Amino acid sequence: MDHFPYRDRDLYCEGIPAFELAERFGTPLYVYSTAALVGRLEELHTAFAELNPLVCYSVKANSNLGLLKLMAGHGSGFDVVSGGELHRVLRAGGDPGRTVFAGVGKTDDEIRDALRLGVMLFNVESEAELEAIDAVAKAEGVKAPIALRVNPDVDPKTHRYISTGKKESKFGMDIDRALRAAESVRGREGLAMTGLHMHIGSQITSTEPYARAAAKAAELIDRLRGMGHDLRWCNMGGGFGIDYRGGESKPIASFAEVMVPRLKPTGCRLAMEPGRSIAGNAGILLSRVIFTKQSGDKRFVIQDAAMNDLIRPALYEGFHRIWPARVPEGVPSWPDDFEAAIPGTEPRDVVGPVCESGDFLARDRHLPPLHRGDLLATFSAGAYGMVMASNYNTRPRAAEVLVDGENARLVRRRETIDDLIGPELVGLEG
Ligand SMILES: Cc1ncc(COP(=O)(O)O)c(C=O)c1O
Ligand SMILES: N[C@@H](CCCC[NH3+])C(=O)O
Repeated sequence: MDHFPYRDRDLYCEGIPAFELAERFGTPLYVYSTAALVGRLEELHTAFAELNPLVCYSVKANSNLGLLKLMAGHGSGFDVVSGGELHRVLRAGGDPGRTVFAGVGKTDDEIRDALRLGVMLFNVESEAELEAIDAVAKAEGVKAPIALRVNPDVDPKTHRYISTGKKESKFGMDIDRALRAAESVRGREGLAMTGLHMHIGSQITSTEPYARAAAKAAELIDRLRGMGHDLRWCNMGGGFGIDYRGGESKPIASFAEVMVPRLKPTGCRLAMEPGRSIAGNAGILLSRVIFTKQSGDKRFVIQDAAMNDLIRPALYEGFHRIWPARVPEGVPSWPDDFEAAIPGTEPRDVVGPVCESGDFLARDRHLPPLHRGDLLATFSAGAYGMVMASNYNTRPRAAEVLVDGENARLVRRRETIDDLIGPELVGLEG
């Protein structure tokens, strides 16, 4: 957690104590580190430099405009999965010409909009979508740049809910189907196949699935070129895993090590769509203890961040390190192993106020004694945190802050009750 260090037992976000941020902006609060975000983007550029990469940051991981603007300012392109995300990119000053558009259910309106804005590639997920894009492009008098999304049938060995590259997945097409679809593209006036797309899943911590996918991509590019398609882009998607527990993932360079030699002979430019590997460990969630309680032998810490703020533990049994923002004496300020029995701690469930048994951020987690008002930090919360937040139980969503050295900028204000009920007041008229 380079950018969220403990100094004298106090957690810092770059150069600012977490306590100051919580006092200034309230809790629950998402805090992002500029240096962490930019650092990861640069790491990707460096690791894949031989393939002249275009990093298309995957907006779904964290779509805050402040982050998108930062990414665009550092040369990032974007991966979007809806017309809404595309408009976020535009608002943030991103370039549609460096944006790829994925998704199994693009509507005609979204296709038209994306064509008019000039997106770089449509990642096409089915034959029906090919037809739709062709029809809209012809009506607009343009050729749509497309890449078929192919499922290489590689097991990414990740949680089944976030695996996408197997042949039974709803995403993309299997190889045989893709080859047949490629035949049909040649006869379509509205389409130009300029790339190939693969994305095998998310939170992938071993390099082997990428080695296999890259080999299959290279082979397929040859075959598609043999059919007369002028392929210039090889888009290998996202999916690089990060450390949630500590030590389980690999450095970006080791993924590059297995991919670069397999893709280099294609002569294609590499596009990639990393989300979690850029934003995941660039963000934390700060929350305050409301109450502690005991039921039988079980100890609970009830704090103000709930499943509506961070749903990963409830949805995927996602593990996030949780630790007090001020660590008491007698307890390590940063334990080596968060799943072990840490000296000076006792197992507790960290839960929120939402009315669901599944509302927990951690279960049986060793934590030091905690009291009403104590501040907690949930780590690795920068990706698939705020973007998946909801208003369940009519809970306003958290505020978001982007830290840069000793400066903190509010990049999303905390929602109010009026923000939530305003759209419904229309039903009460008359
Ligand atoms: C097509 C596509 N691209 C990119 C991503 C981003 O993945 P990740 O955040 O794991 O890098 C996803 C999510 O799995 C995806 O479905
Ligand atoms: N939301 C998931 C990842 C989904 C990836 C998008 N296809 C997570 O939090 O792990």
